[in-house]
Amino acid sequence: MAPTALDHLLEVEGVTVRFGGLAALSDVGLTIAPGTVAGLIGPNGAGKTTLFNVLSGVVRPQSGSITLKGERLRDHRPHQLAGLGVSRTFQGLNLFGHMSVLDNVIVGADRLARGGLPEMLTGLGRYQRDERELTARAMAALEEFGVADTAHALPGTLPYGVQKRVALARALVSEPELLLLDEPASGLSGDDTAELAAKIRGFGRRMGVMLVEHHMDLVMDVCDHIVVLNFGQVICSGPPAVVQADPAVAEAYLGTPAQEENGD
Ligand SMILES: Nc1ncnc2c1ncn2[C@@H]1O[C@H](COP(=O)(O)OP(=O)(O)OP(=O)(O)O)[C@@H](O)[C@H]1O
Repeated sequence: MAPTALDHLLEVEGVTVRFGGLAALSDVGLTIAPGTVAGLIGPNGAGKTTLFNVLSGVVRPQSGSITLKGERLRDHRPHQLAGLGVSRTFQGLNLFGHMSVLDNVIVGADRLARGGLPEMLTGLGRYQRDERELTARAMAALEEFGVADTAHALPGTLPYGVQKRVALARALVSEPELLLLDEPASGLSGDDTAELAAKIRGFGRRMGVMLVEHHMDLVMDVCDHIVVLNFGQVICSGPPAVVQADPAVAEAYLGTPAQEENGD
């Protein structure tokens, strides 16, 4: 039976983004099924960040569609992502430096709060219950990443690998259905990367994950499906073994003889 939109958590179709005369994305399509990890790879400038920004509502495509849980997203904004069940991490971590680790993670859990503005302003009723619940959830998320002992520290005082775990805890505490990971392995040691791989495989079973990453061993290890971009176009899409065996992918990374001849 042909798959329907609801078989896909996310469906991207025909997305094109131009910056002036440059086509950063040309007619790009991909799907992510629930409970799978999709990798988005490609050489520098291939369009990965642009696609990530389109999904996050930061960049508007000139054409194409994005469908989440069977509903087409129109003009969505970054602050609406959490409400849509989508969470993301940033290359630059984006932790709030003046807030404790715990408060940083509580910010990520905000969409689970049920009380409204009156409760929040008066500090009464549901708000207090929400706050207790959110604190407990945030602590559980920090524990999942083995960094609960840093809850009251300021992020900037912690080693980079610990800050990365805090950023992941913040992204996961809202129990997203779709998690967008932007180069989560950058700057991590080999041991930290191996630990990250195990974590991604674990939470990739509970949600859909899109992984933008240059660390090829990690991508091949954790992804169920990989989409390869080059000059804004999808040049290969399939399971890791198919992508690894595709000469077009190797050429994209190494540079084709034709490009080398033209690029002198
Ligand atoms: N805001 C912008 N204005 C103009 N050009 C842009 C803009 N953002 C990206 N580009 C261009 O679009 C193309 C795709 O860039 P993008 O950052 O999406 O690639 P990438 O695959 O994420 O690269 P990297 O791996 O180096 O981060 C590049 O040629 C880039 O210079």
